[in-house]
Amino acid sequence: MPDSRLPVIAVTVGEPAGIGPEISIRAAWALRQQMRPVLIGDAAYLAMLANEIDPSIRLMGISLQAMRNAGLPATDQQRVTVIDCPLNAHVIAGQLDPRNGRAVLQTLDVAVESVQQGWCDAIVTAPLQKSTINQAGVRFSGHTEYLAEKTQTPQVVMMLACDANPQLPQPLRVALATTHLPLREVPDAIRSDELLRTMQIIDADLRQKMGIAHPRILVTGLNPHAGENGYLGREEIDIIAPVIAQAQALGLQVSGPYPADTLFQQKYLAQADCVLAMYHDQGLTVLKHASFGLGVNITLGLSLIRTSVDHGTALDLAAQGVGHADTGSMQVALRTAAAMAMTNIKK
Ligand SMILES: NC(=O)C1=CN([C@@H]2O[C@H](COP(=O)(O)OP(=O)(O)OC[C@H]3O[C@@H](n4cnc5c(N)ncnc54)[C@H](O)[C@@H]3O)[C@@H](O)[C@H]2O)C=CC1
Ligand SMILES: NCC(=O)COP(=O)(O)O
Repeated sequence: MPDSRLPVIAVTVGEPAGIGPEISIRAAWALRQQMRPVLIGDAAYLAMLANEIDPSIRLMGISLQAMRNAGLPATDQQRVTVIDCPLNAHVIAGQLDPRNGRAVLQTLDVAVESVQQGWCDAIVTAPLQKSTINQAGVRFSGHTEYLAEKTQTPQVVMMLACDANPQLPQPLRVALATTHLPLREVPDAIRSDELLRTMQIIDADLRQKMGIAHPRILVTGLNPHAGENGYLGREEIDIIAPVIAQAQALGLQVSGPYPADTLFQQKYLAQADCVLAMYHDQGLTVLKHASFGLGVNITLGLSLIRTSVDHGTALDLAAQGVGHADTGSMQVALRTAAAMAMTNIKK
């Protein structure tokens, strides 16, 4: 018999000086009838912020210890639960403070624990400031890599997706072969084994988590004009094309490598479920141009469900006070996580 309960979504509120706490509160409050969002952050700070946003918003703080003792308390959907992860330093909106870096990381650890303990069904992360975590003394390149490490997953794939919109006649999904690393390290990071595994992860997750029966993946080249037959770089000939052939031999519907500058045309996208780009800005620039503020970042290949927004901490907006940040992407991230969680719950 299908389980009719609402999916429970752990929401890490991100960098406290950015827009993460505000968009988390707003989106959680707006969607609380469709799912149960559980915010993870400093309860006192979130209560103060919620009151500033809209005094009718009701939050219910609970300590991590209480969660560990008794799990999530029942609610009537008229309050949003907050698992308290206290910050170390007073927050000034728009001003980063590395003293809070480790507390932000703790929210991720608590989110993972929540799913692993069965308190929550999925994780949604609000944006954090990668540099602040590093300044706090922890090497950190992104949620994607951190969650892979925390869950002992050898390889994950970052994919951003958006629905059709006035600029885009159909949904667009862009996955990345490499994520957060300096551009000069990208070519060496494109290795045959990992690239093949990336294609397999995309194929498997689009089937299993997104219900696409036969995913079609278009792969970009790395170099201009996909290497121009080796005259503008050899990665296409030496690595990417042979891996595509391997993937095809395994039954995957993968093709390429295509020149990245012309691949994102409607006539090609209409025949694709996902574009696999070789590096961060090659793929995400296109997606964000088509849908900034409406997209969702999904980590593929993880044992748990994790989505996030398509934007960063927007310190410039946070510094102006509440009411300037758009919650569109946060709402998409929450809805996507809830839909993926429902698929799991019904299994
Ligand atoms: N999921 C995550 O944790 C992510 C974190 N970041 C982090 O964010 C930090 C700042 O990154 P930036 O490159 O400055 O990008 P950003 O996305 O924070 O800001 C870029 C521009 O978009 C605007 N913007 C961003 N979100 C908006 C929203 N919800 N509503 C209205 N306008 C919005 C900002 O005002 C700014 O003009 C970096 O440290 C980066 O690592 C960036 C992307 C994702
Ligand atoms: N540009 C995407 C981004 O920076 C988000 O990364 P992550 O923190 O979700 O790994």
